[in-house]
Amino acid sequence: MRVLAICNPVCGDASAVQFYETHVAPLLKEATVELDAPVLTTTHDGHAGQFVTQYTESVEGPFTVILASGDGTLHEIVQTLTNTPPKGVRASAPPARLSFVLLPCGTANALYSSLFPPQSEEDATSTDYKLSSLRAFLASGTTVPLTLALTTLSPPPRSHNPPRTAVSAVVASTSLHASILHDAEALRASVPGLERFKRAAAQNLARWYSASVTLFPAQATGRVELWDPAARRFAPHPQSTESDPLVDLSGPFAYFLSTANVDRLEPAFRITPHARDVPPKGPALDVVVLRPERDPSVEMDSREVREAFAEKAKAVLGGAYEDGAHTVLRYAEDGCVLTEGDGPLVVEYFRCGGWEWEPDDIDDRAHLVCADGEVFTIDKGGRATCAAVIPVDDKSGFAVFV
Ligand SMILES: Nc1ncnc2c1ncn2[C@@H]1O[C@H](COP(=O)(O)OP(=O)(O)OP(=O)(O)O)[C@@H](O)[C@H]1O
Repeated sequence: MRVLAICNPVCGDASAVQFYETHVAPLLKEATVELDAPVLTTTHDGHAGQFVTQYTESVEGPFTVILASGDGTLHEIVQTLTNTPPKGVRASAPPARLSFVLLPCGTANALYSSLFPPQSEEDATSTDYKLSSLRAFLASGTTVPLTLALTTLSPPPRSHNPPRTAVSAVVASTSLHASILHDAEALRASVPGLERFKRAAAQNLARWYSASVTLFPAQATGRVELWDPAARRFAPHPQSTESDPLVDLSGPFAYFLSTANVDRLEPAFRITPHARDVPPKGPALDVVVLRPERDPSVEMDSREVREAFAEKAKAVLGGAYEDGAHTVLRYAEDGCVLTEGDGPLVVEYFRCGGWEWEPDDIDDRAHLVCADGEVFTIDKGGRATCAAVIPVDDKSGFAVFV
């Protein structure tokens, strides 16, 4: 098996290179694993994607990338490989699987902490914990294939712009999450760690996003499903029938986020908790939605109403830090949020094969789409269509050592 190694020196607390040299290189040496090229320390955004793509243009067959970074660098590699027209060896060779050894050196490490749920905060920072994927590579060689969420950003019908594809291995979102990522990037240099996301969240909590959504059925079930907290299972959505499985959702939206492969966006923030408890069969996305007009106390749209709902949304989404407690919440008749009863669910938690998001022309922020932290903008008059896909066999696509 051919092996490459990449360190992102600026991600997380900027310790990836030191972590690799101190803890990873000695284990590779001991196991007599030889790299196919000198370890790459990236010098700029885009470097990891270029490096891996160029490698596949000169060498054929499956290979492994030992990646000391966060989710964004993995996204960059997958995004670049998916969107670069094949040339060199890659143009004529059969597809080859790329398997990642993950070393969690980023800020949030959503994929790593979902595949290796830490037992405690202390556990998550221990060297032993951070070497779990490497140990799997050196010992068992077991991998899990990655589901990808492919989001096509289509321009309006008569535009000359070509469609673009955003590739996610973790999250594809619009609304609050996309706005937070958009604003957090600007704060990266001045506000360290996860604090920049909290700061960006505070700036955006009171926004609503005008769009219409269609959810598509998952391949395995043929339906769009909705989480039923009382029965603790996904059940077909009442609108999703065998003959007409699509589900339409009208806005405004406060939160719209889908995940693949993960049940959390940070070690303790389990936003789609049942992705792990009740794993999907086949390609599927877990989608969490907050629509303010489901709140019985929201009778009109005004600044005060949005600010009051923002407080509620903050508390509700905070449930993700309590082991996914947000998924059971219901409205009382007066709009109070309860942990029991039979009122409307506050959070709509769907499992589906994909979604289409068509933003209202006049709402600029509703045009933002986030794919694993990278923010894209839908052209005016365009739409975003996201579909879950998994590798057809173990000789193609992407995987992670677990
Ligand atoms: N040398 C570099 N200089 C500047 N940016 C880089 C460099 N190397 C990689 N990048 C970019 O850094 C970004 C952030 O990296 P990454 O997401 O891996 O870390 P993070 O944001 O700290 O962690 P996480 O995604 O887990 O929150 C990526 O978009 C990547 O393209």
